[in-house]
Amino acid sequence: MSQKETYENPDLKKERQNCPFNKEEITNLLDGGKEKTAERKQLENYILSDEQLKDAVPMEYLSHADKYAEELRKACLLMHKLENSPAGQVPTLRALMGAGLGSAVLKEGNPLALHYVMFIPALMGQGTIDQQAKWLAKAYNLNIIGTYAQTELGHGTFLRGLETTATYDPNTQEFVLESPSLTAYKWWPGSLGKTANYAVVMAQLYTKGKCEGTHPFMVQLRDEETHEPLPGIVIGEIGPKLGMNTNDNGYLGFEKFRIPRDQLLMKHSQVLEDGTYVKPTNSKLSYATMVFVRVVVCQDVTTNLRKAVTIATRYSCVRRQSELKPGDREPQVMDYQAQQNKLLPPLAATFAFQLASDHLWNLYNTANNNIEQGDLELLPDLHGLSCALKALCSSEGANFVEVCRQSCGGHGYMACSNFPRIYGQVTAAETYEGENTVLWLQVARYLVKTRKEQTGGLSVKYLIGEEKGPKTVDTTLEGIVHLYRRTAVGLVDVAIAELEKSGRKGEAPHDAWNHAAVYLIKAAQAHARLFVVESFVNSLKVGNLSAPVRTVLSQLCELFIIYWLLERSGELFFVRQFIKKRLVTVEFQVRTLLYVKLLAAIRPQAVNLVDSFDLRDEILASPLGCWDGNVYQRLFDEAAKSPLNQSSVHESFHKYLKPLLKSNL
Ligand SMILES: CCCCCCCCCCCCCC(=O)SCCNC(=O)CCNC(=O)[C@H](O)C(C)(C)COP(=O)(O)OP(=O)(O)OC[C@H]1O[C@@H](n2cnc3c(N)ncnc32)[C@H](O)[C@@H]1OP(=O)(O)O
Ligand SMILES: Cc1cc2nc3c(=O)[nH]c(=O)nc-3n(C[C@H](O)[C@H](O)[C@H](O)COP(=O)(O)OP(=O)(O)OC[C@H]3O[C@@H](n4cnc5c(N)ncnc54)[C@H](O)[C@@H]3O)c2cc1C
Repeated sequence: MSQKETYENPDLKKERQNCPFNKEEITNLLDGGKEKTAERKQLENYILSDEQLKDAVPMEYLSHADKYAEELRKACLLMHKLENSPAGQVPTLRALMGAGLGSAVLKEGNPLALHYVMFIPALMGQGTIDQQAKWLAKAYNLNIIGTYAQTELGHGTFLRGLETTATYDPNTQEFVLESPSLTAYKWWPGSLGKTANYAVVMAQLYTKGKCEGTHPFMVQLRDEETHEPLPGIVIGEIGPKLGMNTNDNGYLGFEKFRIPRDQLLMKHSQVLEDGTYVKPTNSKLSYATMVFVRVVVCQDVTTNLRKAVTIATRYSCVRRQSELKPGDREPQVMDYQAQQNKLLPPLAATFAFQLASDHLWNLYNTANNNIEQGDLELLPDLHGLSCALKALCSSEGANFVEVCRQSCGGHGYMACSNFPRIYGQVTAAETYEGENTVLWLQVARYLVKTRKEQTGGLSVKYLIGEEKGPKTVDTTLEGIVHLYRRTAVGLVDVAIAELEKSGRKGEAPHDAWNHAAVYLIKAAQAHARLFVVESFVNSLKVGNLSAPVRTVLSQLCELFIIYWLLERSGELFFVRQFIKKRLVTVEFQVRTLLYVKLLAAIRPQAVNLVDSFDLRDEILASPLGCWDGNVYQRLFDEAAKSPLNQSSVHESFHKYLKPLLKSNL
């Protein structure tokens, strides 16, 4: 029997009555089409009906080592199932790696994730045709399992500071890998601790006595039969973390470990047999794997946010608490405007982030195809936009997930609510693949350069030439977007003015840059927000949407862009012309009124909107967010699984508490 034919909480049932739009239309929109929805559902049935992929006990009750073993068991079973997947191998793999279907089975992190998310992409992006022919089939067939080993104990951000060396020995035509200090040890790579037997290792390349910078090397770490680390390789796991505990992040040291010359991944730069170094066309091409992951992380964070919003919204319609009208029945907490103010902006954000991530994905594909043909023109824009959206989606996403947790009160603090895991994953994305502050500064560098040199890619065109658009702010969506644009331009100008001021005081450019960091970061963030709101507004102009769906998405769009405007209003005060024209105060009074009206307009559709995400209960993995709303019974069922409830008196009572109670007599 399907979950929809059993119990349904009466409040949720009411919420679902008279939905003015077709939920399936939104589902199809988010999936990328009707066929994709059908494919996803078929895949979910195929994977989630397998009893062997279900947890015997919740992961929280297992030891660190048992958690890893259990997730690895399921990850391997999934790989077996992949061969017969009805949806085909590539879509299945994509679904299994991310926060959607994959997380329903592998709740604490997939020990094979890095193999697919970074190792294979690194081979494809950095290896020559011959190297791909040698390694790719092995990697796809899981004859070898790899990871991406870049970060070291001493350096993660500053890649030019990496200490691991790969020194070319022309006599043997080998590279000698060496970790010259403790801080040179690789530290953090996922799957490195226990799972992987190969890695793409980033190391400083030395040849003919000269350092040529960091380069990627294909390195075997463990014996393919025994899985023992090879002589000269030191490996371990780094221990428990805030989240993602079965990704077995590891450490790795090299003691004069030799690899053949042709294991330098040579698509972009080469070392010839005699040690001659051949430069790449652009030194940053060796960073390409990170760019790819930044792009997919935006999508992944959005999926996680959808889960958090679904759990919190359904729970808030089941939960009744306090008094709204004296003497009346306790209301659904969703009826408090304060609760709507917490939950409707993240609900809107899920659409905003998805649409922006879709644009970024398209840019990635175009840029990548061009790079394959030797045309690097789109690279700076791709780097700028992928840094901007990765930083924005992960930082805003983590804040929104925390708000969703808070909106569920005490029950949101239960491990079984699934908020701790979701938060652990989203907050990790603030740090990995480039710490967000560092990425904001990369974006700012691109913005300042564009504004000063008056040339740049499509995403920064608004910084080139005179400001276009109305000089006053009107109350249409276009008018608000224009306000965002003027803020973004204004903040870049403020940052440039700050840099020039320091320059006039005689500061060196690097000092001036450091002293303008606050302004630079604000400018980068305003740029990223502009991109997201423009994507949202423009996406609604095109496409084949029915009138009811267009109405509700337009309301969400408007709510979201006003929400951000009000949240970040302080930034407008940096832009002098806004204050002069008194735009700020008048505009905000009007906007606040509209924002509150939109909360009330969207409130009745909140459950229908999260229903249209079509996230199965197994994916939500939370008694608070289940489709049927049977929250309290499910919480009790979860508590019954606690090992502390398997006996009425725990043995530790007799060991410790009883003697203590006696001694007090
Ligand atoms: C499918 C589902 C998926 C789910 C995912 C979940 C799985 C989770 C898996 C978790 C996995 C987690 C895995 C992990 O975490 S893997 C480790 C990730 N590590 C990082 O991301 C390190 C971050 N650091 C850097 O990227 C660099 O060091 C930065 C960028 C900070 C500076 O670098 P550097 O000091 O060398 O540079 P520079 O300052 O001399 O020069 C700057 C110039 O270079 C240009 N530039 C810089 N970078 C790029 C670039 N990339 N493409 C194109 N251009 C680039 C830039 O525009 C500027 O140009 P110009 O202004 O001079 O013209
Ligand atoms: C869950 C997880 C998984 C990971 N997986 C992998 C993996 O598979 N492979 C891999 O190689 N690595 C991996 N990493 C490492 C990750 O990429 C790095 O931790 C990340 O790039 C940040 O580098 P860091 O730790 O050196 O931070 P630091 O750079 O030391 O950051 C510390 C502080 O210094 C600030 N800071 C640093 N530089 C600057 C600057 N120039 N200007 C202003 N502020 C600055 C930062 O903003 C931050 O506040 C993973 C990390 C995590 C958390």
